[in-house]
Amino acid sequence: MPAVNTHDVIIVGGGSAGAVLANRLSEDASRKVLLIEAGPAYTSVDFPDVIANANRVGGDAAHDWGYRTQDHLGLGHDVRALRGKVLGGGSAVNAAVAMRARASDFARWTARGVKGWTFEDVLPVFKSLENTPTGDDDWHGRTGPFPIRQRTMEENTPSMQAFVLAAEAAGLARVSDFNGSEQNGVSPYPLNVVDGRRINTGMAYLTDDVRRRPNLTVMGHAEADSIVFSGSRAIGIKLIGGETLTGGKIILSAGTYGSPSILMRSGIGPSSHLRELDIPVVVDAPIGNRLKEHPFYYNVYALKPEAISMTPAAGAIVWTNSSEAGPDELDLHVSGTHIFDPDQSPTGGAIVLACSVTLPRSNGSIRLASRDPRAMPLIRFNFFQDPSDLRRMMEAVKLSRRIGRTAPFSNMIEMEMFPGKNVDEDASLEKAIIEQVDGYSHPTSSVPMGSAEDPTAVVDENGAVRGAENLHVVDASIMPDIVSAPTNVTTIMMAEMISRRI
Ligand SMILES: Cc1cc2nc3c(=O)[nH]c(=O)nc-3n(C[C@H](O)[C@H](O)[C@H](O)COP(=O)(O)OP(=O)(O)OC[C@H]3O[C@@H](n4cnc5c(N)ncnc54)[C@H](O)[C@@H]3O)c2cc1C
Repeated sequence: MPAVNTHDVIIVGGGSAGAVLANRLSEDASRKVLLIEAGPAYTSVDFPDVIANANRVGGDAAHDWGYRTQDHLGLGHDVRALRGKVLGGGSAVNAAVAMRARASDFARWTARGVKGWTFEDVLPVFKSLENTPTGDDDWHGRTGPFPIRQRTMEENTPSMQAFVLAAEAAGLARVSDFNGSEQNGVSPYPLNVVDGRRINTGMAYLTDDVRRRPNLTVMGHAEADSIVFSGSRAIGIKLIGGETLTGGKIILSAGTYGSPSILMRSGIGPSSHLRELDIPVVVDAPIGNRLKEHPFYYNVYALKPEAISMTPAAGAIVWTNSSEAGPDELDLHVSGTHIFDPDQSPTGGAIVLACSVTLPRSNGSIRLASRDPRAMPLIRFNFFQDPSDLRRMMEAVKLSRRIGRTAPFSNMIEMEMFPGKNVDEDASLEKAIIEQVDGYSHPTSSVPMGSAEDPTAVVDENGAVRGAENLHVVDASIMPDIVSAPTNVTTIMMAEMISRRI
């Protein structure tokens, strides 16, 4: 007997992408949509302070998956792999920095043979998803669901203002709007923060009105184990616990770690790896081979007692190019935040200038540790595997320290805490960076999009899994390559774009 479809579409994961899809796909009242989310599915007014308060970044143990990487072999230590476990996903626990990927990022996707994702294609979607009162009409939308607000200098702490001024004194241009025509320089952040509240996609896209739609069901605390197939046709989702939900179309939006894990548990992945775990192969697919993450190094300063104010936490950023960047690429960030435990500072206040290489060449990987859906996957970022990434990180940290020594910032600083004044030679700085490098929490490209001719691609330009039917992946995992911006707004844009195409 053919399976009875209780839903036309099942979306797995209610994060940055999944919440957008649940809204857009249920706009058609004749389409029955089910969204399942492993974490709690709070209504917009019920999000607890740890999730809604923009100054609390990274969530807590109850709203995170607790993942770490297996990078000790290359780095001498593992790296945290944070990801939200709550409606809104990463957008519910992130720093709320709302910067779009640049035209050159999409040009790199196009150069890989990906069609339909040029900057001309995506700019109207970036505009339509946002509502922002400032900036130029050529670049901005006024009426979209996602609020983006340009932080002003006056709203920032005195030390953050001094960071911006010192960066200018050190030779960087002052950017008025990172989501406008020019990005190379320094500016306070644009943020999806309104009145101190981080507006995650669960709040912005799954409003009470949307959740009242009779054709939309949002299920919290529902964790997918695997996809149910009839041959290579996806027909349902098996939940941990055994219940099976049937659907006409299955969309995975479980994020860069979740979506490849569900696919591999379901028999879609590198066949040799699946066989090692006795998982019957449905589609031999190159999943998990092109994982990317931005390496992140914290140049930390203790603030003078008269300048210890630490809220708002985020801040301002330098976005610029290294000496190895390609034409029109901006591959370095120095991100100013107060995301640091004040008790760890001798003065009770600190500012972090976090340095990143945002177009890393090193390739990470993700594999299953076991068939058990509760087991943490084996994640490797392989930071600095490509020597260019370490060379460029050295440039970023040297730039950050140069800003640190420049007035008016230098006047607000009691001391440099990390790497500290004893770390001066290149060799000791390299060692400190390798020992302390962390992730920026922007993982992408574990289920990459690409053309039919690309043997390393898994999904097509609309997120459809090649070799399977009725199965899509729509989240940061399908980016053909990591982008040089923080990844949230670009992920939301991709979900908006694909919701119009499927
Ligand atoms: C601490 C932190 C800070 C960050 N800061 C910024 C920032 O300031 N600016 C920025 O642009 N980006 C930032 N990012 C990155 C950004 O938030 C992510 O790129 C984005 O949220 C990814 O969206 P996604 O839809 O791919 O996945 P997610 O938003 O992670 O969504 C995946 C969802 O699927 C659920 N899920 C996973 N597995 C299952 C399963 N088996 N069954 C059911 N549900 C499942 C998860 O619980 C989650 O809700 C940050 C991320 C983190 C974690």
